[in-house]
Amino acid sequence: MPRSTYTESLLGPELYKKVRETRILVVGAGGIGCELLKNLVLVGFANIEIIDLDTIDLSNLNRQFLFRKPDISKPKALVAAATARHFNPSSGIEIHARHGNVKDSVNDLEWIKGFGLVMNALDNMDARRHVNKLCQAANIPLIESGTAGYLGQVTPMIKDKTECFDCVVKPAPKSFPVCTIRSTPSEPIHCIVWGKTYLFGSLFGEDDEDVDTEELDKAKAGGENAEEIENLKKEAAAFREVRKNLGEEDGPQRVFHKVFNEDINRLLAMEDMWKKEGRVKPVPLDYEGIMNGTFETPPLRHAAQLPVANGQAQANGSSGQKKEGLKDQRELTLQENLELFIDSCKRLCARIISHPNIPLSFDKDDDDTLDFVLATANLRATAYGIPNKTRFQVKEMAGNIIPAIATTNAIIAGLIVMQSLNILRQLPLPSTSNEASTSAGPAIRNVYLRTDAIRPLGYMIPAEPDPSCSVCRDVYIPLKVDLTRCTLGTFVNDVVKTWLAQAQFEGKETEDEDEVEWTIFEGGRLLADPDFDDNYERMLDDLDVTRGKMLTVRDEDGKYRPVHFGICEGDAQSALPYSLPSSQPFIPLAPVKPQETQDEEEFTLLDSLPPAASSSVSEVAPISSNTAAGTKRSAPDDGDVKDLTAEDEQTTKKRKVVVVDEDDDFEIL
Ligand SMILES: Nc1ncnc2c1ncn2[C@@H]1O[C@H](COP(=O)(O)OP(=O)(O)OP(=O)(O)O)[C@@H](O)[C@H]1O
Ligand SMILES: [Zn+2]
Repeated sequence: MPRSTYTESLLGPELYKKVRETRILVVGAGGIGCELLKNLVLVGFANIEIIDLDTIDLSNLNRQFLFRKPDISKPKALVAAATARHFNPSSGIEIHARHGNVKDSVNDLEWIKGFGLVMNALDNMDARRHVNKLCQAANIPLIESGTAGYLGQVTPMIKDKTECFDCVVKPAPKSFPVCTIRSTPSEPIHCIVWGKTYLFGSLFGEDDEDVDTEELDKAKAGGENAEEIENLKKEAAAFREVRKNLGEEDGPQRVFHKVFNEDINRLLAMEDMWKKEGRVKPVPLDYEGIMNGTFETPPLRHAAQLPVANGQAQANGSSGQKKEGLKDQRELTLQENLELFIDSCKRLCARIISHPNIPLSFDKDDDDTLDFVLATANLRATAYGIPNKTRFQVKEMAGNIIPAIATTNAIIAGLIVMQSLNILRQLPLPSTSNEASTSAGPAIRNVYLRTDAIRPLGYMIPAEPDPSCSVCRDVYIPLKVDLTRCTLGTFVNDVVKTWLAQAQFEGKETEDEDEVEWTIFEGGRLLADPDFDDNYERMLDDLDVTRGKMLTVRDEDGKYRPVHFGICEGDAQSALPYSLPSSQPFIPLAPVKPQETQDEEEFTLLDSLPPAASSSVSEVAPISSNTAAGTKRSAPDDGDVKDLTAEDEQTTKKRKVVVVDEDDDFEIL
């Protein structure tokens, strides 16, 4: 008896037919994606596309069971599809595997419209946001998912019925004040962030003096110690000198002396800094002393309060004796850390010398960069009396690794399938009518996996969309356009002023009442507005408006919701360079924007941190992709396309923080 007999009798003929006919898109063939693809095949889904941009890594094999050792370096999507097919060989399953980025321009609105249901199995916010927007624009149900250790979540997102991914404000990544990182660390993580973002960046990353100065000025304006900030500026200037000589034989030794001796002595000279309660003065490190074993390791900062063992204050694992244990899980001695610092510095220098125009960046899987961060973080920790960490721990902390647990992924993948069946019950059969099916069945649910031994699974009926969400509440129109034959003028006059003007506007009684005036954007670029038509003669192609992007049309008065035209591939042979849907959309009114004061905004962004934390080490993306509907922008004086700056910042709420939690797996929980 074929496997499908059981499934068919369990699901019933109607739902089983939908399972067979619905085109499914799986985005990501990693931990969740592999489990999910296998489940879909076993249930009998017969028309699946899977996309992943990555190739298989050795570290994937412990939980991504569709991959084996010989598959290392091969594209994940292709191998996952080839293996999964074997789970249900007789069922006529079609899996279309694609090695690519879901954000590639070919993956436009028309492409996403080809699916009945999309399932995200991703590991980053950017791609999640992108797929969410595509699904909302094309009105395709999306099942979002994520795991973090033993926790997990499955969230179905259906246009107009449930919240979308952007309806919910995501927690701000953790941040630290600049001075904590650069002058007064007290925890191992402060030393790791310093090694990874500041020291690594200063020596091997992009050398941008302006960014550094700007960041320190902001820290000062945010209330951090002015004297200390001036010192940090001098320190940065001295760094530039050290960096120039890094390639010389004694380059790494000079860096060591500057960073772990001179800079610490300079900080010690700032008496006031150490008067603050809880601050522990660092001890400058001595290269020769460490190498010949005469350097006395500073006691751990908390050791003073601990009972003294054998008449000696507790110190880092640096007595000069090697401790036993696995290489990565053993604490290095102080001398080993110093040797590793010199060695990793030389390895990184050699890379910079062979490719001078390619700045390096930290990568937890790049041994040279990890060794450098391990050694520098431990050396700094030793100077400040902070416990050292092993290579394994530094990798975990610097790479923001939350252990991935195969069982969690498997449970979440199973729950995705359960929710997909709940969604399919309510959708029409792809091959028949457009009317929604009335099949009864369990309601669509957000499901949570949690560490509760009695009830590990929790669920919620999804909330309704947030009326102020600028992703799912906006209007989207697919525009098939031959970009080499369509000018911006044609788009404005024929598509916007003629076609869109005939649409139905909420609350508008007559055709010519309050004629709407439009501004045209692509992303943050202003391309045209009622007083700015300099780009009208230029082809869209020439304006870098490409397939997959969106031309956003905003009403000048901010009365209506923005309308986004999703650029899709046009027909080069047709008489008109563009083609539009057969019916015009309904344009709803924009919600009334609550008055926002600058202070309130600062308060929300900084969360529980003191004002000093507004200072920065690196920049993260806007907290919200919301661009307030109808924000008025004036035409640039010099004509041509303009990137928005100050005004844009107001609406996109940019903030600067030290990024500690870049990997955002846990943010969606
Ligand atoms: N923009 C994108 N387009 C296509 N696939 C993506 C995109 N962003 C991420 N992915 C894929 O999503 C998958 C997420 O899987 P997972 O969270 O298990 O991460 P991983 O990279 O396999 O594991 P780890 O990060 O622990 O090494 C990855 O295979 C990744 O390549
Ligand atoms: Zn939304």
